[in-house]
Amino acid sequence: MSEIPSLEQLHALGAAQQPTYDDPAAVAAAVARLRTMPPLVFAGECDDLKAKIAAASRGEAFILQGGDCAETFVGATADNVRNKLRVLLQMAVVLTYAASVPVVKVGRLAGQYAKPRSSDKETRQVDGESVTLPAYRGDAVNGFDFTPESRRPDPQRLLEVYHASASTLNLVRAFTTGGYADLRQVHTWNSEFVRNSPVGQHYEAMASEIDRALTFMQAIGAGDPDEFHRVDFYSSHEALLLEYEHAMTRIDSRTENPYNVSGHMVWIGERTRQLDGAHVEYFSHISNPIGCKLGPTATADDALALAAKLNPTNEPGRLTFITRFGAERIRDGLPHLVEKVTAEGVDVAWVCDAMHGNTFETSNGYKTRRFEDVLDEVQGFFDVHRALGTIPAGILVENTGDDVTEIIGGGEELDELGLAHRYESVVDPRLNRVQSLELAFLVAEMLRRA
Ligand SMILES: O=C[C@H](O)[C@H](O)COP(=O)(O)O
Ligand SMILES: C=C(OP(=O)(O)O)C(=O)O
Repeated sequence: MSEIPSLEQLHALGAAQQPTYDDPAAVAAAVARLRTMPPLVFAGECDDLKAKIAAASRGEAFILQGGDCAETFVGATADNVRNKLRVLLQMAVVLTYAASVPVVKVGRLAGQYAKPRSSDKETRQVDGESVTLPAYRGDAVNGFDFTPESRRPDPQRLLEVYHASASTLNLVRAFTTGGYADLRQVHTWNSEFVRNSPVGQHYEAMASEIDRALTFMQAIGAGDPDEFHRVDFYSSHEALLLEYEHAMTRIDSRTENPYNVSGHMVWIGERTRQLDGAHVEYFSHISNPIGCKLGPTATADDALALAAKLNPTNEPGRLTFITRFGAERIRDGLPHLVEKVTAEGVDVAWVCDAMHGNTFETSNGYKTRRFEDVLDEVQGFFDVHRALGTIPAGILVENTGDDVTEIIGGGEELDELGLAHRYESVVDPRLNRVQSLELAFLVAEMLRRA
């Protein structure tokens, strides 16, 4: 890795989706403060994740990346973090047990505070008048409330991102190593889960089988390995705001290489993957495992050029292509991409983001997705890889541990009117707890067949 370019050099390349701050001195002060903060993750942990992603790209593991579309500062509470972690652990257990494959658990969490938007402005009718303000770009940038004060990009928020991420990660580390993630807890995670939900009962039956298997292993003296009592859980976010990400980049004392120490894995979004743009340049200099979104407009040549720039040494586990075509387009669009990238010998993990190509707005004004489309895109992803003899390495979902009503369909048969009941996402809709588990059981089935 060569020396990391300065922030000025990166901005000179043209950085999409950045806030327009009105106080450069305050931005400089926030960046300077961030540069003095301790790392949130260690480079060695990032390398461990890279090795696990490499295993997934060989079909020896499966990546489950999930969490909020956009974290919020008020949402960084113990209950929220526990609920998010719990649903991901439950999904991981379902995938591991039903498909007999190790699951690499990566949260969209502890840093997922900045959002790219389709439009820089938002217009609403306020007291009969049309009011236009800067779009909400995530708590890292501005507030969700529709007032001029709240929507003003505030660089102080970058420091809040650091602190909210630190406390979230601290709690996640406590939960995952301190007993909460013990396999003996599989029932407890389900305890207050809707008992009359078929997926809750399905999970309960599986949890009992796991319990029996653990008891059997103990009875025959097959040991009680550490892996039964703790889990490896990694953080990830879209590294969108150059000021924050650059300030959180440090030289690893072991290797002298730069790492982004604000999350284990960071990804480049669909709107910022320009080959000659600031984000791709920045990412080409850090040593973390990285993701790059590829939407329906991405060509095979785009993918090859990105891989050459982002992973010139073809290091296994370094680069994950996260495809987000949408259910309607995946079966037509993905094969050519995978075929050409594979034919060129490019080492990449293919992950299916089954969310971002399936968003639409309902007649009553809610941004939503259909559970059936999400499922269909994952099925299409598995079908394409099976046909090509390549490896489906994982899925990315936007989900929450709470019983929100943001995505229509699924076993609960949530309809458009039902969305109003508990719609809490500040940007894109998330699978609720029941839908997340349903998806896990269905994907486990696909994985088992694959
Ligand atoms: O999460 C992804 C994007 O930030 C989001 O889909 C953009 O939403 P918008 O089209 O409402 O701006
Ligand atoms: C913004 C996101 O996705 P995309 O870049 O694929 O639109 C996201 O995953 O939060």
